[in-house]
Amino acid sequence: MPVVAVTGYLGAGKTSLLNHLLRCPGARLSVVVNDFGTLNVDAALVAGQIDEVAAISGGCLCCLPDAGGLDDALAKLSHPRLRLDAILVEASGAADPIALARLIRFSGVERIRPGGVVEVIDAVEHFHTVDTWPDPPLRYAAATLVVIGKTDLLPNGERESMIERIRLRVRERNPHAQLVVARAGRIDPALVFDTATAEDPDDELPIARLLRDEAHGHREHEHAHAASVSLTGPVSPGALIDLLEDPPDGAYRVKGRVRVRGPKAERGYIVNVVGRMIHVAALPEPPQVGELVAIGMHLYPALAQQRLVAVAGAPAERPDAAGLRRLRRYRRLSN
Ligand SMILES: Nc1nc2c(ncn2[C@@H]2O[C@H](COP(=O)(O)OP(=O)(O)OP(=O)(O)O)[C@@H](O)[C@H]2O)c(=O)[nH]1
Repeated sequence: MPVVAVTGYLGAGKTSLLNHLLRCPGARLSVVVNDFGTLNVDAALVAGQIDEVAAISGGCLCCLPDAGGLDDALAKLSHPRLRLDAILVEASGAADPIALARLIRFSGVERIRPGGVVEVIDAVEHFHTVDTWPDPPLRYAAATLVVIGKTDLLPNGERESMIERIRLRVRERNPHAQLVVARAGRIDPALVFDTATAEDPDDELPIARLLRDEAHGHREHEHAHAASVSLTGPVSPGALIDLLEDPPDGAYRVKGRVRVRGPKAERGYIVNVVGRMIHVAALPEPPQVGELVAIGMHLYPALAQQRLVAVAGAPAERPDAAGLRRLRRYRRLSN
């Protein structure tokens, strides 16, 4: 299960983004909210429209002893019985995204994988609060997706130049983060998680639907692009790892279910790339038909498709020892 960190300075728009994702049709999400003080305001804001919630109060997640019980919350929320699509961790505005990304990356909880760090930026206040030094802030380095919000509050003549200014500063620190401009966090949920079904689950109260109706007319968002290929045979592990290490231009996520020929038998794997983070897990059975998918706001679907088709077509009938070593290494690092 992907664990997605939602970070950003105080008031940047994290809760707005979270609420937007929670309204996504079919999404079964859990949220860990972290707030200062004993009263968790953000938890109150998201509670009721959510499948599972855990609140960590009393200090900043990454500074609390034992990370405030984050691992316990992740273990509980990732239980297969809950059949959730993703866990979102909303950090307090004071949290250090690098420390939080590390907590998730090195968590001892078995069923989770890092699902990216979504950094929300308030375009109006950014250069008065977060980015005030000559060097770009270190927090940019942790981000896989930067969501620039509140651009609607900027005067018309300044909007594009401010977006560009933020883009250049982020790029200086982190050439790989994907940037998207979105009002009130309205990003395409496909960037962040997959839903098991396209519709709201039958066994759930119709809260997401009611909230969507309420937000009617304000919930459009720019759509991400995707390219995919289905895999009827085994893939070459070398070609696969080449793709994961160097995803198609503009891809934010690459995911796949693949069959790979080993020295004795075929094995199945699930692969995920978010930003530059590669995660490989073994499947109990090799899939009969697998697939590879690339998703991104700035993806060129035709070019991405060519890359995926090339992986599907790379010779894979004979075991490739060097490719298998690379695949297994990523699998070990993902544990
Ligand atoms: N006009 C406008 N308002 C926004 C946008 N994004 C967020 N807001 C507003 O900004 C305020 C703060 O947003 P929140 O989503 O609560 O921000 P937060 O980062 O969760 O805040 P803290 O939890 O206090 O750190 C709210 O009043 C939002 O409605 C945007 O893109 N445009």
